[in-house]
Amino acid sequence: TTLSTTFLGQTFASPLFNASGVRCFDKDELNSLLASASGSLVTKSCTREARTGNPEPRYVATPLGSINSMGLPNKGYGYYLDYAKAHDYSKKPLFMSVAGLSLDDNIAMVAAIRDAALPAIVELNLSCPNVPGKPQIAYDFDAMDRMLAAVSAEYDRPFGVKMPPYFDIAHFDLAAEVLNRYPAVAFITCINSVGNALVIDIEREEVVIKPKDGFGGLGGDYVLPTALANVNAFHRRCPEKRVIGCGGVRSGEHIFMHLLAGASLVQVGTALQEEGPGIFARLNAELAAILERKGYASIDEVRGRLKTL
Ligand SMILES: C=Cc1c(C(=O)O)[nH]c(=O)[nH]c1=O
Repeated sequence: TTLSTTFLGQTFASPLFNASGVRCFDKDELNSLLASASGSLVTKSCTREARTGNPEPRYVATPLGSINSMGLPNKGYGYYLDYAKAHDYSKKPLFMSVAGLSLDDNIAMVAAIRDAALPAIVELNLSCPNVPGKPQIAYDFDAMDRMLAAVSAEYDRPFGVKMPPYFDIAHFDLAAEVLNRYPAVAFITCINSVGNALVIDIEREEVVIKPKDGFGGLGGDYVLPTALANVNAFHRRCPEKRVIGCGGVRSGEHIFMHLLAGASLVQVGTALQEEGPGIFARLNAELAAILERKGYASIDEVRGRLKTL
C-alpha cells in the first residue's frame, strides 16, 4: 500500500497536510510542518500588509472541536513569498494561501507570486469568516465571479480556492456553476470553518472568545459531516477539478471518508492544533492500516468510490 499521490503534477508522499491558519504563521511553525510526516504544508492566509488580528482569546478548543475568530493575523504576503522562495520543493510541495482584503490586493499578491515563478501552489481563500465588515466572498456569488475573473486573468497558472461550507443544494449548484467558468481553478478546498457559531461557558455565563461577541468559526468533530457533504457536492459538480478535503479530521477513518467522498488530498486543522505535527505520523499509519485491511493499493483507488443506496 502506498500513501503517495500526484496532484497538479507534483508528488506527495502522503495526502495529508495542515489546514491553512493552523501552525503555519511563521517560519518556525512552517519548518515544524516541513519536518513532520505531512505530505505538504500551506502558509497562513496572507494579506498585502502584516496584520496583528483580533484581540485574544481568539482561539479556544472545546470537547468537540474548536472555535476561532483570529481576524487574519499574518506577517504579510512578502514574508510567505520569501519562505516560498527559500523552500526546497524536492522535500515536499508547498501551498500559499492568499486572502486579500480587496480584489486589488489579491491581484497584487498573485502577480508577485506569478513573477517569482515558483512551484508553490496558490490556494485563494474566499471564505474567511472573521474579518469584521468583510462578508465572505464565497457567500456572494457575483463577488466571487468577479474575483475569479480578475485573479485568473492575472495569475496565468492553475490555482485553487478555499471554500466555506454551504448548506443548501441550490447553493452547491450556484457555487459550482461559478467555479466551472474558470478552468484555471484546478482545485477546490472544502471546507473552511463553519462561520459564526457561539460557544458558551455556563459556569461563567460567558462566551469563550473575545472578538465579535464570541461568534467564531467552528472546527473539529462538529463539522465532519458538513465537510464530507461539501467535498462530495463539489466532486460531483466539478469533474474537471480536484477537491481537497478539510474539516473534522482526527483519525485515519475520517481521512478515508474524505477520500471516498472525492478528496485527492486532505487537510487537518483543529486536531493538528491540539495534537501537534506528530499527528501526521499517526494519521499516515492509521490510513495505511485501513487501506491494507480493505485491500486498496493506493489512495487514488479510493477517491470518489462512495456508494449511494
Ligand atoms: C483567513 C482567515 C480565517 C480565519 C481567521 O484568521 O480568523 N479563521 C478561519 O477559521 N478561517 C479563515 O479563513
